[in-house]
Amino acid sequence: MRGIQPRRNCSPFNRMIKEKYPDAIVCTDVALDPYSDQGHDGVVEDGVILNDVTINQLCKQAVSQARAGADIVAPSDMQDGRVKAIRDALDSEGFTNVSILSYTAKYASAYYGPFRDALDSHPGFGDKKTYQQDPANGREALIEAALDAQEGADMLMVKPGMPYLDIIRRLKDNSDLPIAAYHVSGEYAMLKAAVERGWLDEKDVVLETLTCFKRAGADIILTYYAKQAAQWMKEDGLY
Ligand SMILES: NCc1[nH]cc(CCC(=O)O)c1CC(=O)O
Repeated sequence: MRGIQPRRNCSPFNRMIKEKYPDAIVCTDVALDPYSDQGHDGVVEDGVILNDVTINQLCKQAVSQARAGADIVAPSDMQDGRVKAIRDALDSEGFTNVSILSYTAKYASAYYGPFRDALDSHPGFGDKKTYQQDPANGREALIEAALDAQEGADMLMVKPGMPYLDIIRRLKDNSDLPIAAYHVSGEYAMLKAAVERGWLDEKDVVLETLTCFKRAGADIILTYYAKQAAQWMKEDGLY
C-alpha cells in the first residue's frame, strides 16, 4: 500500500478562519490526493484505488474537518458509497448539523491542471478515469445524483463548470437538492490568460460566465473569481 503523507492538514486553517470570522461558512474538500505520494484520491494498492479502504480514511478526514469547525464537508474523491459513510461518521460523532456538498458529477477532466500543479497532485500513474466520470457520458450524472441524494447528500455539485452546463441543467431538472457548479482552476486560468493578453474584458467575461452558470440552473457557484465578482457586483449595486 502506498503511503499517505501526514502533511497539509487543513484543521489549523479552519480554526483560524472560525476564530477571526465566526459567521463565515467554512466548506472543506474531503479527499486523499494532497496527502498521497501518488496524487490519487484514494488509497492505492498494486495500481488499484481501493474503494472501501479509502472511504474509511475519508470518514476520518471529514470528522476531523468538522471537529475543526467545517460547516460543510465536500467529498471530491468520487469513491462509491462515501456520502452515506461520511454522513454516518459525522452523525455518530455528534456533527449532525454539518452538511455534505457532494461532488456528484465530477468529470475526469483536463481542466484541473493548475490545481494539480499547485498541490503537486498530478496522478503518479494512470489517470482518474476509474473513479471520475467520462466527459462523453452525460447520463451517468443522473445515476450518481440519485445515489448521492439517497445516501444523504445535502447539495450536489457539477465539476468542471463551463463545459458541463448541460449537466447542471439536467441535475437541476431531476433533483430537488440545491445544485452547485465548480468553475475550476483551468477555466479560471483560461480567462486570466486571455485577459492578460488583452483578448477579453475581464469584468464583462467573468460576470457573463457566472450569469450563465445561474441560467443553466446553478444555485451555488464555486469560483476563484468569487471575491472579485462580489466586489464588481457591489460596485454596480447588484446586491
Ligand atoms: N480531489 C481532488 C480535487 N479537488 C478539487 C480539484 C480540482 C479543482 C480545480 O481544478 O479547481 C481536484 C483535482 C482532481 O480531481 O485531480
